Amino acid sequence: MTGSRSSVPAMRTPAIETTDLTKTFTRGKSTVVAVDRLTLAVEPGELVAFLGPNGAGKSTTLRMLTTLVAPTSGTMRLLGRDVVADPAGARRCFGFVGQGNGAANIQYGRDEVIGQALAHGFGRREARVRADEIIEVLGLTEFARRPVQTLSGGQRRRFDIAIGLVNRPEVMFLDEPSTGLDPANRAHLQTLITDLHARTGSTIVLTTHYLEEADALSRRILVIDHGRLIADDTADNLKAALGDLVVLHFADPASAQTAAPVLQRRHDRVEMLENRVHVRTGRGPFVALDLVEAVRAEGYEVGGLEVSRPSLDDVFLDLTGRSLRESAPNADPTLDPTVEPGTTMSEEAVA
Ligand SMILES: Nc1ncnc2c1ncn2[C@@H]1O[C@H](COP(=O)(O)OP(=O)(O)OP(=O)(O)O)[C@@H](O)[C@H]1O
Repeated sequence: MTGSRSSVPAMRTPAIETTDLTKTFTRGKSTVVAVDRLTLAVEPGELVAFLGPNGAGKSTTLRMLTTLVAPTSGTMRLLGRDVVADPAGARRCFGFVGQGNGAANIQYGRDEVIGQALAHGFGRREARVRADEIIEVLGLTEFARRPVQTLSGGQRRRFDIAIGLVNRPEVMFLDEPSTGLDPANRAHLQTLITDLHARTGSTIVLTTHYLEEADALSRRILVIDHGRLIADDTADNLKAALGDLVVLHFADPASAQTAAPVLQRRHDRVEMLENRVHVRTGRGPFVALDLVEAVRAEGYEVGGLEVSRPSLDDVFLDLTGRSLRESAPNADPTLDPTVEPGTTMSEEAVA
């Protein structure tokens, strides 16, 4: 045999890599663990969503990755650069669109975007080219010569994104890009983000607590709760792992109770609720018919049958015991009435 090609595949440097990344905020004697030993890798070109309720630690993770907050412990790398040891190098790799509204004043939208490009160090001509390009990608050309304060919330949010991404970063961080938008604007923004990803091939990480958004946008979802990564997969795989829900209705709870063992002999995940028996299983629509036949063969009458595919909320409920929809408003420990208002917690950016 000739040639010197190695059979070992070339290793790609991940776009984002964290190991045991942790952030705690302290206030007097109390401590909030905002991010808890987060270990993850995002490959170049991936579009990933961090999904979790309010206070889960999504923004803090992004703020560490973008050098705004120093980690308490753990390591993180952007395109191979150590974010703590080389923050200036890391900053050259990414664009960040935070939750706050950057574009909100009397300047024209285009001028704001050009101003940001100049701040990145590009010359005037290059700044204008880049500004016009991202303005076009985000469907803002017709609004570019209007004062930002005269634009709608959705248009302003798109200008925020243009400002954050005018440096054509390899890695884009979007912190809750569609929060505060109405459903139509949210859907529009999702389409624009998908287009942006297809056109640039950049790595995009966004945070959201909208289940539908995570489902629609990302190939991969990292579910975060209480600062911890509790699941990491595609939406389809997360749902498939949970399985469909088959519900058999019986005349009364006693009938359900006596029929349940027939189902338990066939499936592990069987639960009784009043006059219904719930079965979690793959291939729900097919299995449902077998289950009805099996129950009938043993002399029980089935009064009704429902089959539903799992949602991401069902996945979250299964993982945490709470619904993401219901847990969102109360999940933030700083909303705890025992925490005094106006108390500052320690926070320190990377130098
Ligand atoms: N500067 C800070 N000082 C003290 N506590 C903080 C600070 N920033 C975040 N926290 C706390 O850390 C936890 C995680 O907050 P974080 O903002 O990262 O959550 P999140 O998942 O982004 O929530 P949301 O969806 O509401 O933005 C929360 O309990 C929050 O109150």
